[in-house]
Amino acid sequence: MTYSVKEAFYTLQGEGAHTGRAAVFLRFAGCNLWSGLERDREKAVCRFCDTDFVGTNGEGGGKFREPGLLAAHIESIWQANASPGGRPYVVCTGGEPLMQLDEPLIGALHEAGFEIAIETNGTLPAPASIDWICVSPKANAPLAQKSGNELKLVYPQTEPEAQPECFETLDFEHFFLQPRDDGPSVSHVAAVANYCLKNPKWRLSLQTHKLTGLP
Ligand SMILES: C[S@@+](CC[C@H](N)C(=O)[O-])C[C@H]1O[C@@H](n2cnc3c(N)ncnc32)[C@H](O)[C@@H]1O
Ligand SMILES: Nc1nc2[nH]cc(C(=O)O)c2c(=O)[nH]1
Ligand code: SF4
Ligand SMILES: [Mg+2]
Repeated sequence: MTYSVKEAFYTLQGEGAHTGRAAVFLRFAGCNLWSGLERDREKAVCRFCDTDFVGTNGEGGGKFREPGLLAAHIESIWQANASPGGRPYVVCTGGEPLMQLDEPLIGALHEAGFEIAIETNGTLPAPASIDWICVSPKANAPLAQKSGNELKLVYPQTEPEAQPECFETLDFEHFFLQPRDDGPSVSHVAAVANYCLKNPKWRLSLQTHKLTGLP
């Protein structure tokens, strides 16, 4: 299949259990919970998204007709930035990466030596061959992927079915609450901190790339 990639760039993972780890971010175009167009945001299932995933015009973006071509592109970004030694790491995100990430591409990335992580909304099942699965459930979006390495819930979400208690018995190693970014005039950090202080099963995940200025 042809893969549509919004952007691909080298940075540090900003969120969750692997915060601070160098990675190539592979951002696929398109999502099943929002068109990505501002005029559709109000009627979308997921309305707080902080990401532009429309089109293939970002840095390192494009259309890739074969899995091997995309894997070679990701490998070239790693090699251009990282000195030899550490295990190459790719974080597949989007948009919703499970609309495109398939076994042939997972195989090609593994063949190139990458450890593969995914950031997904959990509405589509994730192939078990992915090395690190981060699920971020959304209200009004039925969860298909109920296990993985980390569950990272954006907080607050008002809907009863998107409260932390709804997810804490699922099969994940780590449970994170991430303050919802609503722009510079509001902060939900204190609300998340208070929840984690009361409920030690949950940990605070800050979007540290927004603090460091990394992409
Ligand atoms: C842009 S999404 C892409 C991957 C996938 N579609 C998902 O929702 O998990 C990447 C991560 O950013 C989180 N996120 C999106 N908008 C956010 C916001 N306004 N504040 C905090 N986290 C946000 C998502 O919940 C997810 O964990
Ligand atoms: N540095 C950095 N870390 C991230 N972790 C998850 C991200 C995402 O948009 O999926 C993201 C991102 O966009 N940048
Ligand atoms: S599911 Fe993920 S990519 Fe899609 S709109 Fe929501 S946060 Fe953005
Ligand atoms: Mg992001």
